[in-house]
Amino acid sequence: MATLASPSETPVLPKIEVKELNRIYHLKRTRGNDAREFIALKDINLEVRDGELLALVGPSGCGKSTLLDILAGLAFPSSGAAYIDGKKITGPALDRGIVLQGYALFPWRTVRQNVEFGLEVKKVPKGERRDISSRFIKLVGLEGFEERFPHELSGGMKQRVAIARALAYDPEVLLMDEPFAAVDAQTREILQDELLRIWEETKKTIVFVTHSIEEAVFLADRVAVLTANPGTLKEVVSINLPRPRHTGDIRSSAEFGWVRHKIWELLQNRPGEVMVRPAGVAVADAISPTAAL
Ligand SMILES: Nc1ncnc2c1ncn2[C@@H]1O[C@H](COP(=O)(O)OP(=O)(O)OP(=O)(O)O)[C@@H](O)[C@H]1O
Repeated sequence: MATLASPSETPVLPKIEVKELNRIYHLKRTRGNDAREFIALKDINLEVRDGELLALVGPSGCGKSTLLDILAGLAFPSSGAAYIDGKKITGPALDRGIVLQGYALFPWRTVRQNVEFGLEVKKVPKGERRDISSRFIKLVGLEGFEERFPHELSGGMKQRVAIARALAYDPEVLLMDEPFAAVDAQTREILQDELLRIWEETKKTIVFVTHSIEEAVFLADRVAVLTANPGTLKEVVSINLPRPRHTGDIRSSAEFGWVRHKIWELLQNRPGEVMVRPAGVAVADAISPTAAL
């Protein structure tokens, strides 16, 4: 198996490895159309390091959710494979926590009961469950809301519950599919800050799907850029912006604008174009502040 080189040149096994992965959907024959195949993912090779936050960006239909579902064990490749710690993924497991767009909370369970769900599945004793859920409810800033039901919470609060629920049973990997898409812009920035704070505290490996280039650049160590028809991995861009990022105003820095622009250019499908770094703040100004896919 391929390995990543650490700064000291010691080979390190990737936390997640995707090897020569293809996903083909067989479309049904319809009137006037023969049965066809649709290549959703083509020849994907990707490694995610232990403790890394990797973002997946790309246009609608490029296969981001399909890839995340395969990592979650909820979908399967047509050929090739995905591995966690060198072990082939063959189905869902508690080593992976999933946070989806739209919260997917159990409406009949309170905040605490939602957060404790995975712990119940793991048969963690009641007292310990309570300690753990209290810790994660506090971590996501929802102390005092333990006995509320999902319909009594705002969108941002529900998303925090979903994150606490995924973290509570201590998965090694967190898979997040556009988790902040359903909340307003201001709440989204607050949740991004929260996620970085939690990530720095818990050291989880995170794969984060987003339509927003800005979100990807703000959060990620590296951004995997996918293109559509068929879904291929175009480039993996390292984001060398300083951390912590959630304590300052990094989004308005020239460096941030430059990286965002680079990814935006990659998504404009201009192969082989040589990028020359524009000077200073003009880089950020040249890009739409709402640059998203
Ligand atoms: N069950 C299916 N049968 C046929 N085609 C499918 C099926 N599921 C997904 N696809 C196709 O596979 C491609 C990838 O879908 P996927 O949902 O992974 O894309 P995505 O990048 O997550 O899109 P979006 O950003 O819009 O959520 C799409 O073109 C979609 O139409």
